[in-house]
Amino acid sequence: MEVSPVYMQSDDSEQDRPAYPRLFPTGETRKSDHLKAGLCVDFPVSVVLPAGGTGERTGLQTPKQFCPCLGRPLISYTVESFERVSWIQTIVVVVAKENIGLMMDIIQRFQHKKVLVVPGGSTRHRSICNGVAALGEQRRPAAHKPKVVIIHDAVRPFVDEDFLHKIAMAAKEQGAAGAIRPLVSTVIATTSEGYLDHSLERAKYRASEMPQGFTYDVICEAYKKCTESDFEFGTECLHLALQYCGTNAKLIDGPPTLWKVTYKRDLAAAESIIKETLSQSACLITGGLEAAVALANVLQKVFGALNMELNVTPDLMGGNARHLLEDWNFIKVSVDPFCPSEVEAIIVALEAGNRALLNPAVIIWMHLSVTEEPSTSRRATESAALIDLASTARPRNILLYGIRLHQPEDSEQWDRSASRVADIASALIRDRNPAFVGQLLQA
Ligand SMILES: Nc1ccn([C@@H]2O[C@H](COP(=O)(O)OP(=O)(O)OP(=O)(O)O)[C@@H](O)[C@H]2O)c(=O)n1
Ligand SMILES: O=P(O)(O)OC[C@@H](O)[C@@H](O)[C@@H](O)CO
Repeated sequence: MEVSPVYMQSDDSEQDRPAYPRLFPTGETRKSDHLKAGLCVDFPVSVVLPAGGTGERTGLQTPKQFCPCLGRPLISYTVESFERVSWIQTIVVVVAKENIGLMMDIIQRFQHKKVLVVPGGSTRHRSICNGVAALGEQRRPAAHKPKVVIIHDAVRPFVDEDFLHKIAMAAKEQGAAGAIRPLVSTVIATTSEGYLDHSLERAKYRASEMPQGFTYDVICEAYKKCTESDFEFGTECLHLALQYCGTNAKLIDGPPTLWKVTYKRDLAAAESIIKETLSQSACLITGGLEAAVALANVLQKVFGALNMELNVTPDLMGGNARHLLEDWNFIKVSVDPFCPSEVEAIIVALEAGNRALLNPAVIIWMHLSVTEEPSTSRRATESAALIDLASTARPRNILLYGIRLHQPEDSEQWDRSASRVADIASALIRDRNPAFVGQLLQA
């Protein structure tokens, strides 16, 4: 398994990675995730992410692993998922030679850690083989050969640490382990003339998915012994372990979220899941103002009905600053004159924590006028200030929107306009549409 890997070794230090929760494969963001006690693994584990394909079935020019989801290449989500698993030592990304520069740029831009970039091959097996070989050739003094290698398609972005742990432990015990899922369609065999020959009893079969795990020795031996035909036409690493090492993989039922992006529609599905995950909650800052607190109470009810959590806080100081680490969405309520510095302070705090590096943060400035309707000139001034702030925040992946509402005397009318504001705010958070950035919407 000779390969001359190209090493892009990103710094292993974790100190500048923001400690905020990661996307959960089930679309949930568990706030305590970054506080979650890590799963223990007492042997070295590394991962190989085959990403050397062209994604022909998407019909797109750009290989699907590099297609953007919310402005970030799909592969960056997969890398991030493994980066956050403390017991994963090295992430080997295997890309086509012509994409090595692009992959290095992605690593630099999103400050990915623990990553080696290795040239792929003409088939998936050849790419995986290159990745496995690179793990044995690591020249880094601190690195040593992994006991277990996890292989995971780079286009399966939703990775569950608990399941990875199961695969790694089973691979160590058994020599190989793989994720399986129930078949959705029945498998049939056709005659050479294109007619039905026979069908398989679906209940007896499963779909082989990723992640898979192997002891390093088993996967190395399998690739050393396999044939050119295996390299050219094979799609199953578990089969190689059985065929060439006599290793019967342990099969483990995987979560429904380990699906692979194959077609163009899958990219849209992946982006929708990511958006949904980022929009689970928001932090509303009242400044301690009575009218803002009253508005927050109404919004909390409406957000709850939309299955979104609204955390209300007077400010982002002291213990309240934790929201800067736990939320990607902020609503700043100001009463009467618009004070750009209040919103600017949130932008500065998000930047200081590098919070929008991987995922866009949303800030909604909610202007509640409790006295007379603002004059035309004041509206113009406020709109201009908002657009200015939004244009400086946008390059930092911070999306700033504005909503203006007037607090009417009549309580029923108040509830209606507050409910309208909540609908607008939740839509802005969920859609994260850059086109509305800097716009001052009227509730
Ligand atoms: N020569 C190859 C071919 C595929 N892969 C990777 O293997 C994974 C799963 O393969 P698949 O979904 O088939 O990707 P593509 O081969 O790119 O898709 P297509 O068959 O539609 O071209 C992908 O991450 C893909 O980049 C690889 O590393 N090297
Ligand atoms: O066949 P494709 O290249 O589309 O995708 C690879 C899949 O086959 C593979 O990930 C699982 O079936 C497990 O081997």
